[in-house]
Amino acid sequence: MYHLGIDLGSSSVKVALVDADSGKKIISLHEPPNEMEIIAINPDWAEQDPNMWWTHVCNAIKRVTVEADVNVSEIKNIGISYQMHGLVIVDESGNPLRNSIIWCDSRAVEIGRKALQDLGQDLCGTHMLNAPGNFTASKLKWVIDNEPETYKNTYKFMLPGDFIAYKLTGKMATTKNGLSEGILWDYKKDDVATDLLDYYGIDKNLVPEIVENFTNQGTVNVQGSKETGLAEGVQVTYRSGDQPNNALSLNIFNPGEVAATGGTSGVVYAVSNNLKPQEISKVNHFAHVNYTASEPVIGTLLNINGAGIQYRWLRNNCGNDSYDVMNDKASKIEVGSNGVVIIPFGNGAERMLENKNVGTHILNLNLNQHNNAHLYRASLEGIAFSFVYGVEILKKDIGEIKVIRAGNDNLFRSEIFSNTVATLIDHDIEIYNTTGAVGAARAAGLTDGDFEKFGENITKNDHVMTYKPLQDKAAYQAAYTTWKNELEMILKHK
Ligand SMILES: Nc1ncnc2c1ncn2[C@@H]1O[C@H](COP(=O)(O)OP(=O)(O)O)[C@@H](O)[C@H]1O
Ligand SMILES: O=C(CO)[C@@H](O)[C@H](O)COP(=O)(O)O
Repeated sequence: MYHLGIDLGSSSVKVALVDADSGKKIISLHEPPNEMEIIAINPDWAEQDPNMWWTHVCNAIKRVTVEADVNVSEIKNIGISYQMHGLVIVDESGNPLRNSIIWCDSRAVEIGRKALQDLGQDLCGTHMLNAPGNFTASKLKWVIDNEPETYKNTYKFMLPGDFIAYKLTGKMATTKNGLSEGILWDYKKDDVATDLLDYYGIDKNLVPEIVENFTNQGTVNVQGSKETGLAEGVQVTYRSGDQPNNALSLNIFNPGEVAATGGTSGVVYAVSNNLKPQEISKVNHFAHVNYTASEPVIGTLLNINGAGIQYRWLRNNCGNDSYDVMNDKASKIEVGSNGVVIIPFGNGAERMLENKNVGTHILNLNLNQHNNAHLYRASLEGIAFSFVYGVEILKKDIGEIKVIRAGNDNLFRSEIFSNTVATLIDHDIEIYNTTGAVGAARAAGLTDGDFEKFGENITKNDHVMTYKPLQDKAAYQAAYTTWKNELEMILKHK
C-alpha cells in the first residue's frame, strides 16, 4: 500500500508517493513543468486561481500513478501541505468567487496595522499570539470593504489546502492549525478568534467545519475520483501549512528544534511551548502540527517573502541558465561578489521589516567588471544574509537553538547559500533527503499518533550531510556587514 502527499507551493504543485510501511519514496514530481505565475495587477497584490492549482494537482496525481505504475486501489491515505495564509472564498456550490489572495499579497497591511492599534498588543499577543498583520482574516476584511458583492455571496472561506481537500472530498473544512495561520485561532479560549472576527465584521458562519489532523477528514468522492483518477473512498488524513509540514518532514517537533527552507519564500521555523511571545509582528506564532490545547506546541516562524523568488527572477531574466549552472558560475566568484550587493525581497511587505515593502536592490554594479556570475553569487549571498538578519530577530523570541535541519531542496541545494548561513549564524545545518510532498505523504500514515517512531525513521534514514560553520569567517562577516549597512540605509528612507 502507498500514501500520497500533495504540496501546493507558490511556484508548483509537488506530488509524492511513499510506501505505507517503510515511508520510502516511490516517486515525486511537480506540475506544471515551468513555475506557476503569481498574478500582480497592482504592485502590492499577489493572486493565484484556485482552479489552476486544482488542475495541476489532478495532472500531477495522474502522472504519479502512471509513471510509478501503481494500481490506484493501493493508495490508502492522502496528506496535503500548502502555501500558508492565503484566502479562498467560495459560493455554496464550492466555486471560487475570486482569485485567491495569497500569502505574499500586501494589500491588507494597513487593515492589520489598524486592527493591532484598536485591539491592542495585549489582546492580540495573549489570545492570537500575533498581530493580525496581512494574514487571512485581514485579507477577508479587505474583501468586505472593497468587494461587498463578492463578500455577500461568500458561503465559506478556506485556506489553500482546505480548498484542495474540498475538491478531493466535497467536504468544506479547515483545521485549528489553518485558522491559526489566518490569526483566527484564540489559544486562550481554544476556539475561533471571535474578537478579531467581530472587530472585522466577519460572519462566524463563514468559518467551515473544523477537523482534527491525523484522522479521517473526508474521503475522495465521485467527482474527486473522476478528476484525479484516484479511487473513491481514499481518506484525507492530514493537512498542514507548508512550513509546519516542512518541520514535520524533518522530525522537528520539540522545543529548541528548528526547520529551515528556501523556496519562493525563506523560512526559519522554531518549535517552542511559549504562549507568551515577546515579538508579535516581526515573527509569527502558529499551532504546530502536534499542537493540542493541553500540550501546546507552537511554531515560531521567521519569514522572508522574497527569498528564492529573487534567484528565480535572475534565472528567468539573466540568460536562462539552469539553477545548477547558476550555482556553478557563482562558485567561481569570491565571497563578497567583488562588491556587488543584492538586497533580495521584492515580493511584497516583509514581516521582519515591520511590513515595509522595500523592493529588490542591486547595488555597486560595475559594467566593466561584473557579469551574471557576480549577480548569481550576490543573489545567493543576499538571500543568505537576509536569513542571518532574521535569525538575529528570531533568537530574541526563542532562546536556545538545539538543532537546525533543512531538506536538500530549493536554495539549500546551493553550497554557497548553505555555507553562508551556517557560517554566519555559527550553527550546524543538518541536511535531510526529504521534501514537503514526501513529508505530507508520510504524515498521511501517522494516524497512530506515534510521533517518536515517525521521527526516528526520518533521522535514521534521511540524513544526508551537515553544513558546518566555516573556520575562516572574516570574508563572510565583512560581506554581511556591508549588506546590512546597505539595508539599513534603505530602511531609513522607507
Ligand atoms: N538547484 C538549486 N539551487 C539553488 N536554488 C534552487 C535550486 N533549485 C531551486 N532553487 C530555488 O528554489 C525555489 C523553488 O523552491 P520550492 O521549494 O520549489 O518553491 P515553492 O515551495 O515556493 O513552490 C526556486 O525559485 C529557486 O530560487
Ligand atoms: O507565508 C509563508 C510562511 O509564513 C510562506 O512560507 C508560504 O507558506 C509560502 O511558501 P512557499 O510557496 O515559499 O513554499
